[in-house]
Amino acid sequence: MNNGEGWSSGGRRGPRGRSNSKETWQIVNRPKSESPVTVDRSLDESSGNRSSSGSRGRGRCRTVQVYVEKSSQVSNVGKAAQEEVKSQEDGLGSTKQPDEGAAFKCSGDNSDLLQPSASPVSRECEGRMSFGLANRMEDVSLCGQVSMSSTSDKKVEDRDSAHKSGDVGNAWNESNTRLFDICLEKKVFCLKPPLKELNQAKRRATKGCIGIVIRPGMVLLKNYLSINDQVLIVNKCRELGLGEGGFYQPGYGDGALLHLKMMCLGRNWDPQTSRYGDTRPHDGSVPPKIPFEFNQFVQKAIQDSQSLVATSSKKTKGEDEIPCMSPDICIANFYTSTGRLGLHKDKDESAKSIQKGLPVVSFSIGDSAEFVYGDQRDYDKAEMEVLESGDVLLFGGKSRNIFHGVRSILKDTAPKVLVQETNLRPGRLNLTFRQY
Ligand SMILES: O=C(O)CCC(=O)C(=O)O
Ligand SMILES: [Fe+2]
Repeated sequence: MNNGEGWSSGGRRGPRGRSNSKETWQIVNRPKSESPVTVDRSLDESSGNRSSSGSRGRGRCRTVQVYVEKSSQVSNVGKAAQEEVKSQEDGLGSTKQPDEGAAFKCSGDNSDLLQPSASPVSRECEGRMSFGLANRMEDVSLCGQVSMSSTSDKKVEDRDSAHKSGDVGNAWNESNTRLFDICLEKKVFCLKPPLKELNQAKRRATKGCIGIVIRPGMVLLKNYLSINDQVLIVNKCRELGLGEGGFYQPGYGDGALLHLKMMCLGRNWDPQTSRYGDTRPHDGSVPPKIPFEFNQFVQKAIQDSQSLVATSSKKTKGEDEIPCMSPDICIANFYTSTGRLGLHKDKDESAKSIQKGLPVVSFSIGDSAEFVYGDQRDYDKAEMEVLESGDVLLFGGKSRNIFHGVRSILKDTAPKVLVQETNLRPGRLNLTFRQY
């Protein structure tokens, strides 16, 4: 997480409501893509099949404003490894410059390693931007893992990868209530990391944080959660997920299964009735409380999004587009590599909450996901963003009622160091925070 000292416009206008911010951000228009993103129609809930549209995360024709954060995330673990990565980055032609006063920091305190972007950037060149910070690396010495999932996990996996149809074998029943471990047991043996993995880690490390106003009320904070924060979130979710009210295989009222595992924090959301409640009907369990740290992350993300929006528009206050929100619900989803979620609206929160446009705040951790969204429940018209580990997406205000879903999980895209630290199983952990 950054420290949120404000976003600024790189000259257009100063940040709102923050006395110590400096104008170190760049606003650029996101370049338009010629070819619209189309979501394959074969991605219907009953087929379980998908073919790639070939257009990944670069969006339909639209202009959004992109802000590049000069600072980035830092790990607490493996300082020596950070040094190693830093020197590797330098070798790659890093444009590292002295810190000019951090406008915004992700987690950690290595602001001396941070630097602003030298020129406007486009999303297409994100991967090439160099911020001179080994932000996402905690340890580059990767280890090989022999993962062993338990027999019970395997059974759940099999059901999950089945079609969402009315098949008796795939219908939701009491046996779907078995708790699901989002992490794997493992045996670790050390290997020299393959060059490809080191390069992947380096690319992630040099990306920095980028804030994008996708549309009014919808903000994407790329690379926002540090590896440390991600490790904390995974560990907490694992612990809670194996206890009362933990991860289970949810199903709809018609018996069909969702293609994910779920755990609710704060309040239970019941897919059978589409209602929130204090207990989980199938086992009477009380949902665990939302960990304090999670709420802090959410508050920071909202503040930073509001600052971002305020600097991007002369007309709007950040709070008008992204209202403040105190989450009392968190829905944690775990998608295995075959997981997905059809286009839907989040509409079961209170009428007041929705009316006010209180944002849904979504954390992505682990493998990347193809996230689709639009104003209609129409895959052909939907736009798409690839959500990567550490990204935070907010949709509130005018975007509170968008249709959205997860088209696919992109295999083997989780940061290696995250997997190494947590044994997170292949797949993606997503947390969505809401206020009832
Ligand atoms: O996994 C995601 O990114 C979206 C999850 C979601 O839309 C939900 O839980 O309602
Ligand atoms: Fe949703």
